[in-house]
Amino acid sequence: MSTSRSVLVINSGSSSLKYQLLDADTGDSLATGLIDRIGEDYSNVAHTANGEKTTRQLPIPDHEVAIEVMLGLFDELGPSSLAEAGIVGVGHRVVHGGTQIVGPTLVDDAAEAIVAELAPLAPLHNPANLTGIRVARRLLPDVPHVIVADTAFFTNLPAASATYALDREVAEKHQVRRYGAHGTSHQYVSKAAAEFLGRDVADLNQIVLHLGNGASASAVRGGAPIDTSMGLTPLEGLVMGTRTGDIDPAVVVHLYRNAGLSIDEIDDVLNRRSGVKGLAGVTDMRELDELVKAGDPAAQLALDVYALRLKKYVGSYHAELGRLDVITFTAGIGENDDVVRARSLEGLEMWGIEVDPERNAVRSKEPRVISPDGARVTVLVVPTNEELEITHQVLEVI
Ligand SMILES: Nc1ncnc2c1ncn2[C@@H]1O[C@H](COP(=O)(O)OP(=O)(O)O)[C@@H](O)[C@H]1O
Ligand SMILES: CC(=O)OP(=O)(O)O
Ligand SMILES: [Mg+2]
Repeated sequence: MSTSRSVLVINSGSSSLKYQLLDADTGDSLATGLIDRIGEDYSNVAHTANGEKTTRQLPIPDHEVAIEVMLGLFDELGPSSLAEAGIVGVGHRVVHGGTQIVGPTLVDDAAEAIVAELAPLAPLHNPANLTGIRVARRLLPDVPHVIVADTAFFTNLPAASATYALDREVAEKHQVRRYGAHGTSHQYVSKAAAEFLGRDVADLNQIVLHLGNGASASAVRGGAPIDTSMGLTPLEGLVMGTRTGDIDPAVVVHLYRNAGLSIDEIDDVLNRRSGVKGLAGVTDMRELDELVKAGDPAAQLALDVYALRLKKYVGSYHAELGRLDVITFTAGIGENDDVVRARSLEGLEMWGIEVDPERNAVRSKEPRVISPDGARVTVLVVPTNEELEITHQVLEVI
């Protein structure tokens, strides 16, 4: 182990820490971990190494403690201590890189300051990303740390997609434009889908649906994104676990001016108390599916709203792309939830978009086709691997 080269990837979420140690030469995963519910009464900790998964429950008050716990888990459970893991670089997922972080970026104090400055534009993510960077730099001071921003893949969105029809002076003065997010996943999955089909990514027009806790869609022509659903912040677009996605911006004015909510309360409603949670009382899509099966009307409506929003994006991106070759589902919900996949593409047969029920019901961790043979549009499920994409980008700059 000590002779191999590895990359550690850290993905700090608002209340979670995900990490992965990858072999720098083969891309093989050497260890993965997830620490969730940070700051609550207890956290679930899962560390997988040498093919064995260890789970625990511990109180973890903040990300600093979470990273210390991660170091301890490597010491105790392997595959080796991080000091002996031959780490050549640490990759940090940062959600918002703004106009400044547009490719893999070596971390220094200036880069840290940019992540901090952009925190208001990714309030659920950048503050946690920053803590992860600071603590990891302190605990692993002798290796280069590299930021890979979710927004980077969307840096060159066509102006018509990136621009809001907002007063130009106001927009320019306050840098109000569409940046997108989940770009590392959209980039990885659009390449992986082409590879799986044995096609050149340059020849394909694709829609990628990244459906996790946060969710976003992208339209990718020849490997380059031409539109995506997240905007100035990761609030725009699809319905998410706790976020509204698209909403009439006048709702904000109404809640402020007429309902008397403060701006912080409105921010909390839109980002943390809406989406699936706001409609049905649960955030986890598995729990929503159970409620739907039990006939819960609020859950049924939440699923209807979720699927309808997805279908609208598929329709509009199909129109933008013209010819559509591939639709790919990815991330926790996209990879696992056959009900969401079927519902969101229902009724699009006349566009050549179909889901085969038997193929859709297969549970697997492998990329797979779920459309029938001969369908005009190939519908795929492709597991995302943001950590592998981040590793490749880390290796480009160290
Ligand atoms: N077997 C499953 N069926 C349906 N949804 C699932 C399944 N497994 C995970 N999910 C959903 O995936 C979502 C989390 O996805 P993930 O990509 O891990 O999100 P994030 O990276 O934003 O934390 C949750 O809503 C969870 O319910
Ligand atoms: C950008 C974003 O929403 O990320 P996540 O899905 O990890 O919350
Ligand atoms: Mg994610």
